[in-house]
Amino acid sequence: MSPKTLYDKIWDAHVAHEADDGTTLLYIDRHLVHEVTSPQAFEGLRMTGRTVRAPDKTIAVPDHNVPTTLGRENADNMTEDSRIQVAALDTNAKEFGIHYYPVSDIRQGIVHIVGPEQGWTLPGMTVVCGDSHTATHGAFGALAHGIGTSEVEHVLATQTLIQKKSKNMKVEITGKLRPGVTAKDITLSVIGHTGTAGGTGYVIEYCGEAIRDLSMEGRMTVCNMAIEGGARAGLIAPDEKTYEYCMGRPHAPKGAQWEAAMSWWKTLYSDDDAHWDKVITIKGDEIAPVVTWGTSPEDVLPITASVPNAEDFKGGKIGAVQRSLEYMGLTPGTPLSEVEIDTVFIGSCTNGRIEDLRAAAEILKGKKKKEGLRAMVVPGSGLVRAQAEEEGLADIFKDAGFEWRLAGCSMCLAMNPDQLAPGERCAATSNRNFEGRQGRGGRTHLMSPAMAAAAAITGRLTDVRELM
Ligand SMILES: CC(C)[C@H](C(=O)O)[C@@H](O)C(=O)O
Ligand code: SF4
Repeated sequence: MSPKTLYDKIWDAHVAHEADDGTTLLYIDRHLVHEVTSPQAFEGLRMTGRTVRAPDKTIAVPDHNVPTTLGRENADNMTEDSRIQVAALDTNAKEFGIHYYPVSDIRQGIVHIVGPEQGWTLPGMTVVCGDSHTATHGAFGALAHGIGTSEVEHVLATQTLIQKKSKNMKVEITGKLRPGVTAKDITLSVIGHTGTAGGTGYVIEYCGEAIRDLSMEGRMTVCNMAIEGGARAGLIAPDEKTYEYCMGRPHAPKGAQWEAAMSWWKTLYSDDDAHWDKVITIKGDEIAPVVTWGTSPEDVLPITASVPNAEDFKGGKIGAVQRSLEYMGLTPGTPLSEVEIDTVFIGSCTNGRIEDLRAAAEILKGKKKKEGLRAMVVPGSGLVRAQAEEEGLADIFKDAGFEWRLAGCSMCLAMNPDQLAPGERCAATSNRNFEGRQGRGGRTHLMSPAMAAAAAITGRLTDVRELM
């Protein structure tokens, strides 16, 4: 048998039909659904008199539009569009009989946090969702990617997806990380290295000692941003940490089924002499705590650097850098650590898990946020929120002056009441810093939870290592 990558193995195990031109019908194990990209898909089913093919493999949760304040069931600050989308998901979930975690359910949260938490996401699976950050689930060694609304309808109706195979790319992070450097710094640094188009046409497998050393939470952070590097999906081979995370989760297999699953999961690694179409190697100890300065996730620099000059960039990028510096209100040559911020947002499917909250709380313990600064922590799910309360993290945040919110996408994107005002500058743990992403005219600097916590204390972009 010819050697295969992990991607090849999962792909081959899910081929339902392959046409002569390589177009493949892939079986889908899990279909995650949220309120933004699903209303038209369900409407399509309704109009053609179809049902959901595999309701037991279809999981829905509202996240993008929901307010994150207490009493949100009666919130009067939702836009009409938001209200309609959430109500449509409510109706569709009931009518089509799929698994559903409504806003009132403690298990509700960001779809990419809920899936793994509930044991829906497992190694070797194909996982899709009408959402680009579905890549997150690749942390389990699952082939997971975003799909468009017409594909959502196709998967709902058939439990299959038409796909063309991507190429194989290996991103190896060797050795150990230095103190203060986290999964977020890895994933941002990779994008800084490859650019936002570097992964186009590829499925990335992340490997190497620094990746192995990460917790499942950290691995999810890394894979979450594979899409920002242009890749179709990100993958990490499952290991003992993966099995341990999955074991005992509500929808993970049990008993003999667990044993059967394990024997398949243990085959899920790239063979030694598998073919890679592209390989990138980064030394773990050369990665610094980073922040973004621009309006693309590739605009990454170590916190010790200064705002760049547009002239330092090549060709086509010069204009883009000029425009983005103008939008960001930054002057070339200013040390990044002197850039003052107005807001701190800790949350999102990139960094809204328990470990992220622990990392931020560790820095904030016994300290206060800078006066006048707005700071909020938005746990990625109701269960993360409950656990953080139990561990005393919520009190640390509240004592530090942070708002302690309910689960949702929140300030990651401006689809709900949590938004930046024009010109407001935010230290954010999310994954996109596009113009207007957090609100019209809002300015986003992406970073790790520990770095965001440090920024909250000083009121400027800050090297977390100074506070450790
Ligand atoms: C709204 C949704 C389709 C979108 C995505 O696909 O990623 C959102 O989650 C985002 O992060 O921009
Ligand atoms: S938290 Fe942000 S990135 Fe994640 S699904 Fe929600 S909007 Fe998209």
